[in-house]
Amino acid sequence: MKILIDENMPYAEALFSQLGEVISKPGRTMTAEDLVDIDALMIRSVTKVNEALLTKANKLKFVGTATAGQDHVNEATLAAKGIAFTAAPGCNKVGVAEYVLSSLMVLGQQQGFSIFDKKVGIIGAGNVGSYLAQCLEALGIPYLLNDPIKQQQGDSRTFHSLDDIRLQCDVITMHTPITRDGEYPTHHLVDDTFLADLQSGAILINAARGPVVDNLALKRALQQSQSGEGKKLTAVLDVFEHEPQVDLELLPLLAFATPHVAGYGLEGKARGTTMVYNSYCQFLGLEQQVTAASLLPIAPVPQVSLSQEWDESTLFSLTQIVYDVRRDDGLFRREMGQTAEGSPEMATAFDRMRKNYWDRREYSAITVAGEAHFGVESLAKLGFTVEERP
Ligand SMILES: NC(=O)c1ccc[n+]([C@@H]2O[C@H](COP(=O)([O-])OP(=O)(O)OC[C@H]3O[C@@H](n4cnc5c(N)ncnc54)[C@H](O)[C@@H]3O)[C@@H](O)[C@H]2O)c1
Ligand SMILES: O=C(O)[C@H](O)[C@H](O)COP(=O)(O)O
Repeated sequence: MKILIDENMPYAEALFSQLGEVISKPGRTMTAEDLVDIDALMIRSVTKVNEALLTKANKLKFVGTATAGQDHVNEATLAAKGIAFTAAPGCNKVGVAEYVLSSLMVLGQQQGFSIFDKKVGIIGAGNVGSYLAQCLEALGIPYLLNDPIKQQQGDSRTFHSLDDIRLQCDVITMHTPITRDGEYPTHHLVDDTFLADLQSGAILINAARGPVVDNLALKRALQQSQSGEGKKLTAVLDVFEHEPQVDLELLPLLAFATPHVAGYGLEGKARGTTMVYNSYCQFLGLEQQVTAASLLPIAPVPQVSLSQEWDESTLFSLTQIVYDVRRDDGLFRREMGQTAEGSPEMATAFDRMRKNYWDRREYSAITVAGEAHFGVESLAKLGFTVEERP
């Protein structure tokens, strides 16, 4: 049995080689030729699975994507060819939420605000949006949810219109899939009109898919904001409309910019890989199952001890031990600054940073020890492992 995997899939080689011969290739450049005699294909979001890729797939019976987003896979084409498909919903929700929290905390420090004074609008209340809401609740930060699809499906949470969000929220964070059809398409959901209606001082974060935000409209709004003509606007982008190409006029206008790595925690990647591995084992009728936790190394700083009740400054320190968005932002700007827009070198640099990504962890990799009245319960709700001292 031959299994083709994206080379940028931690733990995949060791796991899948227990099932057959593993061939590892860069996901973005996989071709129809690569699928000749392949029984199973394991990918991430950069491999477009469509009619063209499948033309020579003479043996393919299973495709697994170790990602939450599924827009790169034409499921109807797979179904028509009798090829089973599985994804990894929610695998990286924690990483994305921690990316958003780091962005807000660092912006708070840079711009002189408290995150506790902000109201957050979450657009898309699926795995990521709901987990982010849970974190904000743990911290007592108010938020509004927008998700007309979940609302129509009878989800019992309270939902708000986009207008309410634009009028009432200081922070707007996008967590929808990219869709072009249906009643609520998300392509260019954030466009000139959306941006014009934001409150002055608003912060926009996109860690969903690039084209959810019209990047030219955002560039115009940021240019106006930074020239003092328009409303004050801050933007953080983890995803770009034409990635792996990046608009080099937009980049310097962004508060933080990163190459589609918001969900790149080691835990999230291990979850993604094990979810598709377990699904493939099930597909083959095998009983073996692997947990992500069993694959993970100990964190570089595994334990922290509190000496008093935590405050905003302690929260900043604790969370930044795990993830500081400035690390990825700095490297990304350096890498992009050395390439020309539209060049193959830019695409290579974008993907190189993702392939060689550092072993970022989630809050759960750190145990925080402290007494109950130090507020450890809320840290546990935020995801930290907590050891309550008597
Ligand atoms: N940057 C990253 O590293 C990263 C990581 C994970 C996911 N993502 C992206 O973020 C998206 C969300 O991830 P998820 O795991 O929460 O997916 P999900 O499918 O669990 O949730 C998406 C939610 O968006 C809602 N939605 C759809 N259209 C909408 C609209 N027009 N307005 C408001 N809500 C709408 C859906 O009803 C759903 O509840 C993924 O589809 C993926 O594209 C990016
Ligand atoms: O949809 C997702 O899960 C993420 O966008 C995905 O993890 C991004 O990383 P990639 O698959 O491109 O490596």
